[in-house]
Amino acid sequence: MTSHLVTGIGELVTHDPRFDGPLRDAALVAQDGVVVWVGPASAQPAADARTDLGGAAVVPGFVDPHTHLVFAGDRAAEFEARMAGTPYTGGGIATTVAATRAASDDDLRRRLAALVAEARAQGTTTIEVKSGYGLDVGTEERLLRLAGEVTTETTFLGAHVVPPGTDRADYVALVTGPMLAACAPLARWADVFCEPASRVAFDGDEAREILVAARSAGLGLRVHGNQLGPGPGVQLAVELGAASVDHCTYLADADVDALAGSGTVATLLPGVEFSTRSPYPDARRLLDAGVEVALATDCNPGTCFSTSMPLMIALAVRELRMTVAEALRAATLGGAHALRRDDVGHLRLGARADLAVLDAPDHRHLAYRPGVPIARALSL
Ligand SMILES: N=CN[C@@H](CCC(=O)O)C(=O)O
Ligand SMILES: [Zn+2]
Repeated sequence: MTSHLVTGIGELVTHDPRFDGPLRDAALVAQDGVVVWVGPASAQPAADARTDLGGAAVVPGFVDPHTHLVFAGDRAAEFEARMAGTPYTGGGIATTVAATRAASDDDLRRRLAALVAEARAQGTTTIEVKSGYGLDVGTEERLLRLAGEVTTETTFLGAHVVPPGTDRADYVALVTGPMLAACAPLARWADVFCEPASRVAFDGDEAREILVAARSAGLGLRVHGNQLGPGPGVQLAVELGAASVDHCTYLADADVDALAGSGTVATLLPGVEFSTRSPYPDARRLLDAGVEVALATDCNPGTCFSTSMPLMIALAVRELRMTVAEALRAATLGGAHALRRDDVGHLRLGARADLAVLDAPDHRHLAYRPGVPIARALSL
């Protein structure tokens, strides 16, 4: 049993209802990686080891509940064309699928490790990773094995798009049959890109069939919904008890009503709208209706090639009109709830001692200093 005292914390955000907001001049003690004491530095107990942060702010390590980190290839040319006016349709996913199928395990592992390290260097301590750039049984299985080397939050996204040249019904049968059977043991979650407006993704009936099959195989559910236009994704996610529906850019009043009071988190991905120059989701409408909101990077080579949760916080404040406190909560506790985790996203007693240390006097600097690398992860 090793105890570790972290002291010299100028501001400490815990999300602990015992405290009335952030603590000033605080300390924290972890025992074997779990928070066992939090309070004023003036009352700090002795411990086996000690780290003095010299007045830095500390917030819970960021929880990024939506990434597509296992891939090969590069779509900078597609990005450049989009900035010149070509809209995003999802068609570029096939480019990444071809590069990913051709890549070796070692190449994919090296790229994945570099992206995870990049995320940690910006304060992320829990990360979800999806498959979805294989779209055949062997490659989807391979991507989930690799994802499982870096996180327990692995998501089977065989239903990302229908591969070009494949019959839709045949592909849904493959995803719900042999692909699900091979991938379910390697995944905690299943996800579907439900977007009838995109000819390459799945409509409501197809998405329902895939999600029901995945649930029967023991997987928790997540949905990419309402990204490119209105659609059935949000209603389906709520009806099937999905942990999260992600994007939520085009919502009807009935979608917001369905989310409010449901167990489904609305995960917003403002880096996608930034990088695709698209309209942002209406976060205020969701928050004001009482919907639980999370923020994620959606890091992927097509719509947002960023691992930076601080950037998502800055965009949420500047573009989605969330308060800094709302954005920080969505990037920590919201993400934890989107992954149905109660051990991360906060620093209450019993939490994992996963911290984001900020080279700043307080958490507002996450939004106040966009693009400046002030956050880093510290796991005790
Ligand atoms: N929308 C679907 N999937 C990704 C994009 C994947 C890609 O374009 O490569 C997303 O979440 O934005
Ligand atoms: Zn995504």
